[in-house]
Amino acid sequence: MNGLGNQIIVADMRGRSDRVTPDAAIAINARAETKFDQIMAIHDSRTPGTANYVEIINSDGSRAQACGNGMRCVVQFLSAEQGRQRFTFETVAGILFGEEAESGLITVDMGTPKFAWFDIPLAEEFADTRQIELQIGPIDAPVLHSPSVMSIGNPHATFWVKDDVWSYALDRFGPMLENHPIFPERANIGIAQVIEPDKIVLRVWERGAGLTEACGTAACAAVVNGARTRRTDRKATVTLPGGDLVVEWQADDHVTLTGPAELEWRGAFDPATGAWTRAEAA
Ligand SMILES: N[C@@H](CCC[C@H](N)C(=O)O)C(=O)O
Repeated sequence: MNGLGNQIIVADMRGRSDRVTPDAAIAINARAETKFDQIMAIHDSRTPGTANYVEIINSDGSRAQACGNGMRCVVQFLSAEQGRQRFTFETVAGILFGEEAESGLITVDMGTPKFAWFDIPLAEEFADTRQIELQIGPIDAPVLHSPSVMSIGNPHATFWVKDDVWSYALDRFGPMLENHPIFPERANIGIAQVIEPDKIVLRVWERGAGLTEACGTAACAAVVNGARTRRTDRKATVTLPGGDLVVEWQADDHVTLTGPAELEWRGAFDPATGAWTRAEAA
C-alpha cells in the first residue's frame, strides 16, 4: 500500500505467533520491486477493547514505535475487509484510534506529544525542547540549527528554515542528524518551512528508512512544534513530496492526522526470510 507515497507493506500476521524478522525486512527492501519504508504487521489483539496489535518495522529492520501513514494503511486494509470504519489498535507506544470517512480519507488519533528530554529521548538534559543546541555546517554560519524536538511515540527533530526545503541536501545531512549522539535512539529529521500559520512545507529523513515521500508522524511533529513555538496554528496542512496531510493538535492534547491510503498490489512473504510471491494487481 502507500500512505501519500510512503511505501507501506501491510502484513497480515493474525492467527500466528511468529514475527517479521529484521532479516526478512532487510531482504524485502533489497529488491527494487518490494522496496518499502515500513512494514505494518497486524497481529491478534493482546488487550481487550483493541482490534489488533500492530508492530512497525523500518526498512533497515529496526522497530519503530509509531507510523502515521502506515496506520492509515492498516485502517484502510481492515475497513475494506470488514466493512467497519472505526478501529482501536495497540502499538508498543500505546493505544491509537483510526477512522475512515465517507470521502475515503482516513484520520488517525496519534495520541499525545511528549516534550521532556528523557521522554524523546535526548542524551542530555534540556529544560526547553522547543529549541535545542544542535547544528550542522560551519559554526558561525550553520546550514541547519536549533531544532524543536519531541516524541509522538517516536523521536522527531524539526529544523525550521526560511528557504525552499529542496535547497537543503537532506540526503547528506539526514544520516548525520539521525545518528547524532544527542539522540540515543536515533531520530526522524524534518526540514520545515512555514508558509502561513496553517501551511507548512516539509521534507523528512526518516530514522531507519531514509528520505521518504511522506512521514505522518513528522507532519504531526511539525505542527505541534510549530504551534508551541508560535510559528503555526494548532491545525495546519503539511505539504510533503507525496502530497498533503492535515494535522490537528486538539484541545484535549491528542494529535490527529488525516490523509489518504491506497492499495497497490497483494502478495505473500515468509516473515522469517522475506521470500516473496506476488499474487495479484490491485
Ligand atoms: N513513516 C512514518 C514513520 C515511521 C517510523 C520512523 N521511521 C521511526 O523509526 O520512528 C510515519 O508515517 O509516521
